[in-house]
Amino acid sequence: MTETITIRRPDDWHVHLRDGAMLKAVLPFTAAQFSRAIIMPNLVPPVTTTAMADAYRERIMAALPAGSRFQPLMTLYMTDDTDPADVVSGYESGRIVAVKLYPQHATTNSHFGVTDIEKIHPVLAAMEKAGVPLLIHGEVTRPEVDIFDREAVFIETVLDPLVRRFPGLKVTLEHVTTKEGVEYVTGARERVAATITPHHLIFNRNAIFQGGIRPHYYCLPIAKREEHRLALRKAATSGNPRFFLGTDTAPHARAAKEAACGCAGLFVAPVALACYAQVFEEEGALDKFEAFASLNGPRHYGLPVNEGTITLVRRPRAVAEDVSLPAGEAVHVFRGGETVSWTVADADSAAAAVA
Ligand SMILES: NC(=O)N[C@@H](CC(=O)O)C(=O)O
Ligand SMILES: [Zn+2]
Ligand SMILES: [Zn+2]
Repeated sequence: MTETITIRRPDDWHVHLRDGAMLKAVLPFTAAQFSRAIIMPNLVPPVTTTAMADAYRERIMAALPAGSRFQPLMTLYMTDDTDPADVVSGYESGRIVAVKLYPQHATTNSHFGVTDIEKIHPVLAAMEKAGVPLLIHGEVTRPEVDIFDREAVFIETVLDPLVRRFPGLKVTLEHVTTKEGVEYVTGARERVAATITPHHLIFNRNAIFQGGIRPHYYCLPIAKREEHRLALRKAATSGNPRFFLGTDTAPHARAAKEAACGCAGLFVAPVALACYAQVFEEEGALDKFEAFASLNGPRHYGLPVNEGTITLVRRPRAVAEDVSLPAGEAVHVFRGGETVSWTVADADSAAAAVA
């Protein structure tokens, strides 16, 4: 049995760090495991300009544990009014790495999202020309479309037309959750890729309703049927460079999830690498783990791979239920109260012990 896994240092290509006290509480977990992360811009108000991204980056740097070398990769939140000139200059000066498209009302803090793709055609054309990646939350929000079909319908009616209309645009289908998504990305033109979360590899939609309604399994896109989970596991562990690691760690205070109208999003950062490693081990694909975690993402984004390595050891550890926030609040940790098999042995920040 494999006892240690050593891979080139990984990155997380989809992270919600929030702001203020929450940022301070959750950032160490990401920084302990990942060299870089794409920081999602869905704050309230959202990060819509390069100047706002600069300010957010400063707040992240100030919240980092001492000695951490973690690098946040900033993004802009696309609105109907996004300025193509700001996007291109922000990208070319290295202050942002991508723009995120949230269809309006698709997910947490998406009320400022794009109302009609036609409206952003000029900015997409500018991004295509300048090489700026477009990151997409791929779900339609029309009320007549079933929540479990939102991704598949999005791919057919929005994503595929967009990918054809802008044939040079670099596109990441974020947190893919369906076999339709996997098939689409596998067969799409060059420069189309997808992130896969740990949680969508681990549970199917039954978990949301196991013996009662379970808010700590509610995220968007919502978990799908077992056949979709199996398709995701196959894609992630295939070695196909179009699929790579993006945890979609999305912390919410317990009170905001355990509510009559609970927020979507799971705080997976504390167990992210452990969960992925478990999946690759179960699939007999540990030899493909490094490509998924550390190589395929940089390749898609045209960035260098990280220097150095990270080692996971087989050392079962109990996962804490919660991470505390000031004022008595807490964030439930995905798999909190359970035992995970893999532990990061040599991370380079203060949070190493918890990761
Ligand atoms: N994944 C989620 O369920 N929630 C995310 C938003 C998102 O990535 O869609 C959040 O910001 O809380
Ligand atoms: Zn999303
Ligand atoms: Zn997300």
